[in-house]
Amino acid sequence: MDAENEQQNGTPAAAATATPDRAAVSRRAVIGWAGAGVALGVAAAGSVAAAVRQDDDPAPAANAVVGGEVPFYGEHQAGISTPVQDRLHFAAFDVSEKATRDSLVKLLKEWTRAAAAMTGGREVGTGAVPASAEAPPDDTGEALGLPASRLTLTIGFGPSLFEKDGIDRFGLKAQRPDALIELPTFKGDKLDPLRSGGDLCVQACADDPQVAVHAIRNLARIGMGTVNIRWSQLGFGKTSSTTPDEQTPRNLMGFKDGTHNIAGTDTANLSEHVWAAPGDGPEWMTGGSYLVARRIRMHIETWDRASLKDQEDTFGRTKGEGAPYGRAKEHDAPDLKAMPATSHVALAHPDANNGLMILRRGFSFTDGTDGLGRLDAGLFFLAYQRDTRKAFVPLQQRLAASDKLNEYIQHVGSAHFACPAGVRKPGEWWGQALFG
Ligand SMILES: C=CC1=C(C)c2cc3[nH]c(cc4nc(cc5[nH]c(cc1n2)c(C)c5CCC(=O)O)C(CCC(=O)O)=C4C)c(C)c3C=C
Ligand SMILES: [Fe+2]
Repeated sequence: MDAENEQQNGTPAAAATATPDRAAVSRRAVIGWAGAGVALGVAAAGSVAAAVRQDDDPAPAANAVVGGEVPFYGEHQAGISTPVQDRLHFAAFDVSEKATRDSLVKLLKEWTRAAAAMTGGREVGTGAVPASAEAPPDDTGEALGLPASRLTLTIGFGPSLFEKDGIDRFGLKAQRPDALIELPTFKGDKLDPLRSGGDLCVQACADDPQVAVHAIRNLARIGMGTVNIRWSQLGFGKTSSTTPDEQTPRNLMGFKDGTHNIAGTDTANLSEHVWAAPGDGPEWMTGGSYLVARRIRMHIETWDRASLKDQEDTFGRTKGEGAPYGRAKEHDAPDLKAMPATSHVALAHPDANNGLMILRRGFSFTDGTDGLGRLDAGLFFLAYQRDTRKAFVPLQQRLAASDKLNEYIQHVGSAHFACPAGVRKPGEWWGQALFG
């Protein structure tokens, strides 16, 4: 388990557990105690609240992954190289006009405490059922009784946090990484501004959708008056995997997706392609990563009328096995010359891009139907990289120009965030190196 803890966030387990646990109460324990409280009367209920109150900024549990807890503290933020969970709730926030640098720092501190609690399967602040009934509870309550469900919360800072309309709102302009560019418009983009951009983002991944939604909802609640949700995206069915030993998931086009991705255990490729290194940019980003989010709509009805051959030609892989053309098994090395030159894999493979790699972590989405009875469905593409200018941008330029997949998809939302290094220990907070 220690090795697994180390793998998650890059922090040796011994360091991550050095601080003694301060009797944090799990949501499941609280349910049990609350039940007892009903039987024992008001005094018992008060003691439940008191126990929950000690949950402020708790230390990580010793066997963090047991019980579905992914360590919150570490060298890198969880939710990047972490094995991909089943569900996503992603939110982009804008900082309100009245907010100041101080109010933003206060919020980031509160968010960090809440994130540490929720990823540990504990309630926010004084909990969902506090001793006093006079004020709204700190925790909205819909995750009571649910385990941590491998919840990870990953924060990112958008270009507009550093400068918006030429104004340096929070004194951060000099700290903006050169790599945190405004993404260019790519051929075929049809971006909706209401599904694009954002000053901040939080990616919540969990195996239970209620846990992921609860996490974003509680962060938004804490942020009231300082930040507003600009847009958000629910995702299901991971479309990429960072665990190649497990069965590769399928996307909504029915193809295995994530076969050739950077594994969470592949420290060499993570260092080379995912984590920002000293000298790459401002010091506060060392150990962090740049996140590109793209809402990509699939023209599902058109795809479903395409022949199997056309579908397989689109990716250069077989639909059943997921094998590259000219090979037998999914994980066989691709022969790019055996695939149509405009197939997705022929264009995206590192051998065709000077070795370029990104860590893909996307999810499927289905948001009902459009006014014409077509499914509003697709891929919420998430990719982490060491420098977006050298990774997503040239790759997407190439794909946008000639990918056969473009017959069936359209990019309709876009955002770019700098995700800082991990919070290393209790008491530290998201963005401390940037604001501190
Ligand atoms: C700019 C980067 C990429 C975008 C945008 C993108 C969109 C996209 N991809 C699929 C489905 C598949 N992608 C696959 C592989 C693959 N895709 C990218 C990059 C982008 N994809 C890369 C770098 C790779 C790996 C190529 C390689 O190294 O061989 C595959 C094949 C299986 C796999 O290896 O994962 C599928 C399937 C969709 C549906 C989509 C937009 C909706
Ligand atoms: Fe792809």
